[in-house]
Formats: sequence, C-alpha cells, structure tokens
Amino acid sequence: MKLFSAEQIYAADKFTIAKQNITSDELMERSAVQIFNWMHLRMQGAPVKIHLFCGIGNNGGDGIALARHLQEHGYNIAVYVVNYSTKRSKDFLINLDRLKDRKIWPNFMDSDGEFPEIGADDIIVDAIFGIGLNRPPAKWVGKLIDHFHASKAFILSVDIPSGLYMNQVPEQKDAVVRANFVLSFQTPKLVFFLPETGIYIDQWEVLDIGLDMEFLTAEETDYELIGKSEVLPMYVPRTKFSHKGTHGHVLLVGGSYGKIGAVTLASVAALKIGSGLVTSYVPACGYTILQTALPEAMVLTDGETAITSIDYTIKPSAIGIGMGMGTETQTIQAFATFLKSNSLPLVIDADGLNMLASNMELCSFLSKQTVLTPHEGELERLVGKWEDDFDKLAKVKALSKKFDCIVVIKGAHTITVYHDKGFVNTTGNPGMATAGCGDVLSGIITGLIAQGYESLKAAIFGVFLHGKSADLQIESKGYQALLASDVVEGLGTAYLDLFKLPEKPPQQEAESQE
Ligand SMILES: NC(=O)C1=CN([C@@H]2O[C@H](COP(=O)(O)OP(=O)(O)OC[C@H]3O[C@@H](n4cnc5c(N)ncnc54)[C@H](O)[C@@H]3O)[C@@H](O)[C@H]2O)[C@@H](O)CC1
Ligand SMILES: [K+]
Repeated sequence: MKLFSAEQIYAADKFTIAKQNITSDELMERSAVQIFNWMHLRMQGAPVKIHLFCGIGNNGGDGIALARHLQEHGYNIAVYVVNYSTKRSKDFLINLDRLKDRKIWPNFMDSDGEFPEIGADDIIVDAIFGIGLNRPPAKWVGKLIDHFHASKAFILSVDIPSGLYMNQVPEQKDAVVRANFVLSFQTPKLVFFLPETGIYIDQWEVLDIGLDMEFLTAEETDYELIGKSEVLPMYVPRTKFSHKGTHGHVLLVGGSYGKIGAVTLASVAALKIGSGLVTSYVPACGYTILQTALPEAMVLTDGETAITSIDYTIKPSAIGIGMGMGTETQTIQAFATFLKSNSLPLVIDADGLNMLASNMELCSFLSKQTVLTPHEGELERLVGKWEDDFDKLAKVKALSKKFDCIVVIKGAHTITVYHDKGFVNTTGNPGMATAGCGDVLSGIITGLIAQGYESLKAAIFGVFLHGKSADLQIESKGYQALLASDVVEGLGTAYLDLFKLPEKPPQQEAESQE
C-alpha cells in the first residue's frame, strides 16, 4: 500500500473532484458518512456522550459534517468549534450552515474560554487539525489537548491525530493528540509508523473515500507499506524437478568465542527459509557446537577463538557476514580483505556493521546492493547522530545512494531503504526484542538471496516473514517467552500463512447454513 504525502493527497482530491464531477463538499460528505458508518456499526445507537472538537479547516469540516449525521441518528453529541484562526475553509462553512439549519449550535472556543467537562466514559472526536497542519498549534490548543488526555475519554481522531505533521516530527511533544483510534482517509500516513510519531496512535484503520484509483495507482510514492498483498507476488514457488543445488548455497561468516550461537541461529534460519545448502564459517571453537546443533550445515573453520582470515574454495550464491564475529584487529583485517575481493551478493550484520562503521572507506568495496541490517545503535555508528526520525531517513537514503546498498532499519516497524524509497514493514511484535532475533533475520535474508531473490526483494520479504513468524508464534508462546529459535521454528507457518484465505465473516456462514 502506498503511503502518500500531503501534497499527493491534495492532488488526488483535486483530480477526483474533476474526474467524478463532484464538488469538494461532496467529497467531504463522503468522508463524514464513512466515519459515521464506522461509528454507528460499533455503537449501535448507544447513548454515550460524544464530544466533537472541530477545527476550522477541512478536518474540522469533516467533524462538523459527522456531527450532523450523528445527531440525525439520535446520538448524544456536543459540538465545539476550535477557533484557532480566522481563516475558515469554504467546506467547513458550508457544513457549519447545514448544522445550524438543523438547530445545532456549536460552542465556539477560543483562547479565553473554559474547557468543557469530559467524562472518562465519553468519546472525543478529534477533528481539530488534519494533514494541513504546518506550524505548531497555539498554546491554548495544546492545553485543550492536555484536557482531552486528562479526561481519560476514548479519543477517535479524524484522518490523523491533531498536532502531528505529515513530514516532520512535532516541535511540542505534548501538543499532540494521543489517539486511541485513527480513521485515516484512503491511506495511512508515514508518521503512524515512525518511532517518534507512531507513539501517538494506538490503532488505525483506513476509510476508502473513493479517491480516483487511476491517479493513486500512477502516483509514485517515497514510502510503501508492506503487507501480505505486497509480498505475495514476490514469492517464488518450488518446481517439481528442483534439487538442493537449485536453491542456492549460503555462506555465513561469523562467530567468536562465546558467540557461536549467533552464527548458529543465522545458519538454521538460512536453511529454514529454504536455501539448499548452508556452510557456516566460524573459528575452530565453534566447530563442534555447529556440527552438533545443526547437522544439516557444513562447517569451515579458521582461527581458534576469532576469525583471522576468510578463505574458502566453495562457491556460495550469497554470503552473510558479521553475526557474533567480534572486532579483533585480525578479524577486521580479514573482513577488509574479504570485502575488497568479494563480488557476490552480501548481507552484513552486527559486528560486520561495526567494523564497517569504524572503517567507512570499506563501504566503497561493497558488492552491488549489499544488504545492511543495523539496529538503531549500529545505524548511528554508520550514519552519525540524527536530529529526528525524518533526519534519520534522509541520512539512510544518502548512505544507500552513495554506496548502492540496501539498509534495513530494524525497529517496531522495520523500514527497508533503497536509494530514495522506503518499505515499511507491518509484521512483528515486542516479543522480538530478544537476543538473537537479528541473527535470524540476517540468515533469512541471505537464504532468500541464495535462492535467487533480488537483494531488495529478499530484504523486504525476509523482514515480513521474520515478523510474521513471530506474530504466529506468540499466539501460543506469549511475548515474554518468545525466543529467536521460536522465530526460526515458525518460518514454515509464516510461508503457509501467505496462502491462507481470510476467514469468512460469520454472517455469511450463518446465511449459507440456512
Ligand atoms: N482526500 C482527503 O483525504 C480528504 C480530506 N479531507 C480533510 O481535509 C483535511 C485537510 O484539510 P486542510 O487542508 O483544510 O487542513 P486542516 O484541516 O488540517 O486545517 C489546517 C488549516 O489551518 C491552517 N493551519 C495549519 N497549522 C496551523 C496552526 N498551527 N494554527 C493555525 N492554523 C493552522 C492551515 O493553513 C490549514 O488551512 C484532511 O486531513 C481531511 O480531514 C476531507 O474533507 C475530504 C477529503
Ligand atoms: K484530526
């Protein structure tokens, strides 16, 4: 699913209005009806008090139009106009008149007025600011937002939590609505998924307001949200006459004394994701461990407790390097020599990234589209400190372009960046914040590349499957008990889940039984 910028959404609005020969207030009406239907379906006329706080732009217009529908269906509403400026939008005014025609008089709030009482069991509809916010809200509006939070009422935000920008992190962290639910028009917003701005959203859902599909399909976006429908076309099925040689040979280089587990986890993940052969290249202290833990892998060794040179005669199809490798001087030398001569597809993780960060000149030797899989700490060593999430993304894009590499920024929503484009993952859960999960991911991505997936697809698909496996596993294991090896274990079901059809809605089943 594409993640559009504010400018693209405004352009889509304009295009839709012209092509469908409708007025902009008709589009607003559609949006309001969609929100109303969503609420009505869940509330079924419940007499809960609904406080609608509406700004004076089009987000406010949505709120005012929604108020009319709620009132027509007998809901218990109170409407407030948050007068943060004098520039009321045309469609806001049209809807305000329609509301007045129905004898509903909103409370007009400004910097001097008192805030209304809101009960903990009430509902707040937040329609103050939408995607048009372009400067910090006035102080009193920030206080109103505080008042929302203090009430403990359920907050439903229209389109985007008020106070969040589309393309930057808010300056005033407390002048942003913390939404329990966001109903986002047509497309979710990038800020829902970034660590500094995603914290303002518990749950979100997209409402289709019928923006022109032709326009949306043709429009290129900087970011894409990756779910099942995006990865399914990437899947390469096995053919009947395939053999283990068909599915690639992974070489994993890593491990040091006390950290052989890292390369073991990556190796088993590479096998489980489907690579035909796996060779683990470890220091001698890892030999028995690997041969015992993973009889399916082949093992090459060098050095006693750390790798001192990387030398092999096998012909791998993809190489993963760095897991538990340590950063001893000889290991760094071996790593540098290896990078200078290697032209095979490559995945670099953990200590490999640390060695790269302290010797950035080595980046120019990366084979094309090398995949780097840093967590935040490793990333900071690679690109330097960032000011905020947007600055971080800009720095990563610059790194990706400079060295033609793919950067997988690991986090709650892992983002895979290649040149100017980011792919935001939707699978995974907090149970994955556990030792070894990163090693598993690097094994998965290397294993997919070895099977013939292009490096970028391998990274996007690998991140998805890794998270999906963990999501399926916590159903029986819970968050705390999830281990990296459970994530490896679940990879088979993660693959199978790709082909599971959504369950039929219960209503349909009841009908077909009659
Ligand atoms: N295609 C869509 O997605 C549609 C969007 N609609 C709604 O329209 C919204 C966007 O409407 P607008 O462009 O009017 O923007 P907003 O409703 O976000 O209003 C902000 C307005 O106030 C001004 N402003 C920005 N920051 C301010 C600040 N801190 N203090 C005072 N004034 C400030 C801006 O110039 C802007 O005109 C969307 O979020 C959505 O709710 C719907 O009505 C129709 C269809
Ligand atoms: K809003």
